[in-house]
Amino acid sequence: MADSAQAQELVYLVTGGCGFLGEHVVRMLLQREPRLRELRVFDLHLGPWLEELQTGPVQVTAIQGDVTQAHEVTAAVAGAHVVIHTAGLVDVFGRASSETIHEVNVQGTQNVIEACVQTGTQFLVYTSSMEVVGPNIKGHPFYRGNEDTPYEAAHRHPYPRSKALAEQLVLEANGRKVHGGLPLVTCALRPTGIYGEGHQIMRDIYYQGQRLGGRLFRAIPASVEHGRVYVGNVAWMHVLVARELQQQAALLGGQVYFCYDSSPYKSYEDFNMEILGPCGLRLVGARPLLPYWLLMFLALLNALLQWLLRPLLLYAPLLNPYTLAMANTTFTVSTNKAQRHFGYEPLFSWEDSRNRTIRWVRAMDGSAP
Ligand SMILES: NC(=O)c1ccc[n+]([C@@H]2O[C@H](COP(=O)([O-])OP(=O)(O)OC[C@H]3O[C@@H](n4cnc5c(N)ncnc54)[C@H](O)[C@@H]3O)[C@@H](O)[C@H]2O)c1
Ligand SMILES: CC(C)CCC[C@@H](C)[C@H]1CC[C@H]2[C@@H]3[C@H](O)C=C4C[C@@H](O)CC[C@]4(C)[C@H]3CC[C@]12C
Repeated sequence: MADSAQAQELVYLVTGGCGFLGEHVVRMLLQREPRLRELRVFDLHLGPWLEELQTGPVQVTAIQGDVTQAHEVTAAVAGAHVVIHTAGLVDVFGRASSETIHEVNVQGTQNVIEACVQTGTQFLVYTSSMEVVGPNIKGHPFYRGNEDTPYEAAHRHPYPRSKALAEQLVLEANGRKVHGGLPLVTCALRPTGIYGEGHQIMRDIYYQGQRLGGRLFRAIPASVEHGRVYVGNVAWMHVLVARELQQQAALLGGQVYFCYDSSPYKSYEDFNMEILGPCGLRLVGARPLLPYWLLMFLALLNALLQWLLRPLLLYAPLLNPYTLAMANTTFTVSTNKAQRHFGYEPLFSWEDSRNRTIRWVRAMDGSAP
């Protein structure tokens, strides 16, 4: 807790503050950062829920803007003490071109860094991703690894490539002199697959199960572990690391941290069933119903259809060769680096995280499109 002399003096900027994770970061900052005076929420698309935040003691400033536009970013950053950069184009389904993904995720991040340098903002937290590490194109398993586990990070897909490049830019910027002469202090957080209230893919899978008469069909062997982390804990980690970056710049600056909590190690589908089971869905099959080669064939067919149909419409199903490889390759983390470096403990237990997500899914019951 801040003492009264420090009370309400800080200005924070959250880019992508209206996204799935960004909204949780914004709400968490308002609840858990007592030194906040102004919170700037920067996003391409502003959410109507921002209105309800205007009544509290912190000034919430909504800024509609584009991270690819350097002048818009600089204007938003000017005068901020801390930037939490969560904005990004999260696309593994082929909705956007690789050029657009690069522009938003890499050039956008470069713009944020340059804005900090030009305006004298000293602290920058970047939302990276597990995908900066893997799964790699060779499908090597990463079994309960940590930030120091050796792994061949090799990417072909534009999204992980862009996240890896952007993370590198952020880490290399640590120590650069910002306007006024002080050093820039940066770090990167790497969430695994985030779940929780507002998770679009969980919503899509729930609706798909409803359309299939309350059933989902197992596609991935139960033995393939996929890392998951609750959005509230990821948001809390952002708030905490941003605070501690200001206190322990030498230790935290230039570091990467996986995001973790006590969510169980399971396959992607079995984990989803922890949430969707109590919401009335059933996962059919103890083993995958289709052989892997057939799934890969369907994934390739989807990719071909996407390419053929592109001039007419956007065909972007969940299954494609990349998402199949993601779901079918073990990638889990086991680390306590964030606890050792900045005292992170998950704010939400697994039971809490699960119940909150279940409550959210149940609340959309009957609203399937
Ligand atoms: N969802 C996950 O499982 C996951 C896992 C690891 C890392 N991440 C990272 O977390 C961050 C947030 O992801 P999310 O799942 O909340 O995605 P999201 O799509 O819900 O949120 C991203 C936000 O960024 C905004 N945005 C996109 N392009 C922009 C631009 N040009 N200018 C300004 N704002 C822009 C979007 O409008 C959106 O509100 C991303 O950087 C993503 O790479 C997500
Ligand atoms: C093969 C099908 C039956 C199932 C398809 C599931 C697929 C859509 C899921 C599986 C794994 C998911 C990714 C994973 O949780 C981690 C991330 C990292 C993050 O930076 C962005 C989101 C992403 C890529 C998830 C997207 C959806 C995936 C591929």
